[in-house]
Amino acid sequence: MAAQSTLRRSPGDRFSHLFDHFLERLQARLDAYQRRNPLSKRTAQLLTTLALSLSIIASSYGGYRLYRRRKKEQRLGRQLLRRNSGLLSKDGSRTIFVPYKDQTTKVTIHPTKDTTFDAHRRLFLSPPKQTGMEIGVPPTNIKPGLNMAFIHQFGALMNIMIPRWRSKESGLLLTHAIFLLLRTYLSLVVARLDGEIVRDLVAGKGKAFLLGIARWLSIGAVSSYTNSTIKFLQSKISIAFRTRLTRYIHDLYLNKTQAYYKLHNLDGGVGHGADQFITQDLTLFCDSAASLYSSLGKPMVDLVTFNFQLYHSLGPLALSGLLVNYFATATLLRRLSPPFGKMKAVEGRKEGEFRSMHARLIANAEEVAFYGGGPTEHILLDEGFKELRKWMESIYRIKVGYNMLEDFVLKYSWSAFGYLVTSMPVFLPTLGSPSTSDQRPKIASTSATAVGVHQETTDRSGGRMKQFITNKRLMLNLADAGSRMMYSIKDLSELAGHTSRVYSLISTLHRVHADAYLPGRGTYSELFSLADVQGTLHKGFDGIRLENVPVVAPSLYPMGGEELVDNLSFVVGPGDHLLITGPNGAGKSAVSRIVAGLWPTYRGLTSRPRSDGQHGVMFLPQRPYLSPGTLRDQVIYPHTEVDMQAAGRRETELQAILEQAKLGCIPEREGGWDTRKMWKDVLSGGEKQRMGIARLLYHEPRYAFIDEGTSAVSSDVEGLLYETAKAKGITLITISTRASLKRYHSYTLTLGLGEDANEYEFLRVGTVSEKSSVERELAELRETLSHVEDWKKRRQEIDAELAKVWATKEDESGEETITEPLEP
Ligand SMILES: Nc1ncnc2c1ncn2[C@@H]1O[C@H](COP(=O)(O)OP(=O)(O)OP(=O)(O)O)[C@@H](O)[C@H]1O
Repeated sequence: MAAQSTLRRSPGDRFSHLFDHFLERLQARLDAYQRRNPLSKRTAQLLTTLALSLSIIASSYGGYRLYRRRKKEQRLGRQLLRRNSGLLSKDGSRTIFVPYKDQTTKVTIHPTKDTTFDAHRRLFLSPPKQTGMEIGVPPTNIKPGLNMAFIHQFGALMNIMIPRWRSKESGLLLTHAIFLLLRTYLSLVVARLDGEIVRDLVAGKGKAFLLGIARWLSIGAVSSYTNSTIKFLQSKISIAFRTRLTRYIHDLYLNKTQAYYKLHNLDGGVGHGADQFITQDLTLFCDSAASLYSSLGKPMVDLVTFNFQLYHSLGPLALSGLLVNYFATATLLRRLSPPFGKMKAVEGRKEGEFRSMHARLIANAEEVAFYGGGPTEHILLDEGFKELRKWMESIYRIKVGYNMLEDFVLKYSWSAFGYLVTSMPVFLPTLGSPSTSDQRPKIASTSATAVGVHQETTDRSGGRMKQFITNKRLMLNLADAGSRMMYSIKDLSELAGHTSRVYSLISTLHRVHADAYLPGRGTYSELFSLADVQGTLHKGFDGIRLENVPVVAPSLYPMGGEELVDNLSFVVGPGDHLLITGPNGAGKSAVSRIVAGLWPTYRGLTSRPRSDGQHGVMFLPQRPYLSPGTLRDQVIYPHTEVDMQAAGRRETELQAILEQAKLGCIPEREGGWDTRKMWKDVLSGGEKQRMGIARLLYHEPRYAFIDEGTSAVSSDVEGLLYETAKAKGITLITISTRASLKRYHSYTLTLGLGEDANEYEFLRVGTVSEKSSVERELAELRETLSHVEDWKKRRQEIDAELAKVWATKEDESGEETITEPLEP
């Protein structure tokens, strides 16, 4: 006993001891209480019944409340879903309801904080030197592959996918890892059991054999559950990663910096389509990141475990052989492996280009149909697909050779090697493991009688059989794990390709978000490129003011833009309605783009109100935009119903606004405010423009830019719309080539003047200078018209000259045709 008491307790023993100790103390206390205050059996029964009843009532009430809350939520969800709306919390998070089966499910979306973007910017815009990537994006100088750049890029994305150790994703990864370990353990058990079953079969032990089969089946059930759970968890991880990344990208793409416009029109870092990046590339990246976790993690665990097991049964020599084999094969395959990462990245780009061609056709289907442009579009699409097909075929050709080598090395040469290694204890027992060599003397010393000798021989061959089968299965598992590791090299390269695409998108978005355009080391920025923005956009001015701002049509970074108007200056205060006019392409709409902040203020100062919409400035673009959603959404755009309710606006107001915009019949015609249609196709050209005016009347901004906003509206209605908008106190800045609109404005800004068409004139309507400018224009026109008679005369002369040179005759069909010129 004394010897026992000196033994160290294991942690498990200590816990059970502690548990017993506390249980004993509790029991003693209860006994003491019972002795002091003896309860009658009846009272005890009563108390128990009371406690039970109370717990039943409490849980029923709790359940009832939960049920009611769920019902209420379902009702609200259905209502909000129908109205294309959601709930807005004080912390900026939005709760939306999405259809799920026959019901709705609640989703709360928390916006990414600005501090998170600030913290991540370094990762995406200033990669460490060791990666070889240049400061600035996208990392075009590095080929996607297994290199330092890949490690950095993947790490940066992991920061978004697993933001905290205690996040849901960490839990999923941990659970997945536990199941992977369980699967490895089960493989070991199966390997041993396999050996035992064959041994019992060979030895003719029927009972043991049947017992082995029963154990085999029960382990099979657990293994099947484990395998399907692993697959399920892998998909869950992939979706969880995708959700995090998609929300992050959406928060960068669709925020106040208008990255969705600048990405394609100014930056161009990701070509012309972010859609392909956000949809397909992101999905492929998440799928391969999640599958790599299991396809790399599991074989790694397997390799360590099985190698350890084999070391015990086969000895150090065999294990060294195995390791040398892995190393040699990995080096060979790595050397001969084609650049899968780069190939995947190019494939993604080509897929994106082909997809955007189709998207363009869908967006412009009506225009193409009117022109009868189907055959031309057909050729273009076929050409786009041909490029993609060629690339895919070249990838498949490259892959064939590599797959042959990979298959032979990993499947056949490895199994042959495995057979050799597992046969070692049989043919070379002296080189076997200590466990196998230990058995031999024992066996030899016990061989006394003939029966005994026979028994020993059977035992020995049974033992060998079991050992061989177990080792063989271990070897097969090992070969499987090893080959999966090797296949993972290819998966890893492909993951590098997807990683590079997603990283490029996010880093370009960060560049747009932070306006981080710097000239490269030792280079100067081009004139009027994004790295040459020296002007200021000032928000918070009651009016629109441009001071010496050159109007520049930008080019994609790092190229410089083209100057359209030299240093433009004008001021528009409250009530100073301005008409911007001039020839096509003079830069009229460009002025509104500069004020909206879409195009940079390269020099000088642009001042405008702080906010968009009410109390601020609103822009009605040249091409009317109709959003997907209800009829209500069309009038209140860019507000949603949540914003409308928050602003205290009512549907009756909307009806009055539509009346003012001469669209009063629309709600009745289209079936009410909650009707959802493809409004782009349902409304006529003029109706779309009137819808724009209705939006203006709904938002009642202080200033409004209307870019050719009434060109398809009849002039009497146009006048009415202008007067209504002005009566609401909206200061209008109209962009139009129609001089008739001058009567609704107090100032005109004429662009495209001068020899180089880069001069302008800003005049007050009705002043002497404005009149003289109109008269000047008239004089110019009269001057031009005075030449008409001369031009007519000249034309007659040319016709007469031509008649002398060309002879004409009537052909058989009676049509006039030109034959050959007459000899002089
Ligand atoms: N996104 C863009 N990126 C680069 N250049 C552009 C872009 N949009 C327009 N431009 C160029 O800027 C110039 C001025 O365009 P803008 O739309 O301001 O002309 P406009 O005076 O409004 O013409 P219109 O009367 O035809 O509407 C044009 O030469 C055009 O090619």
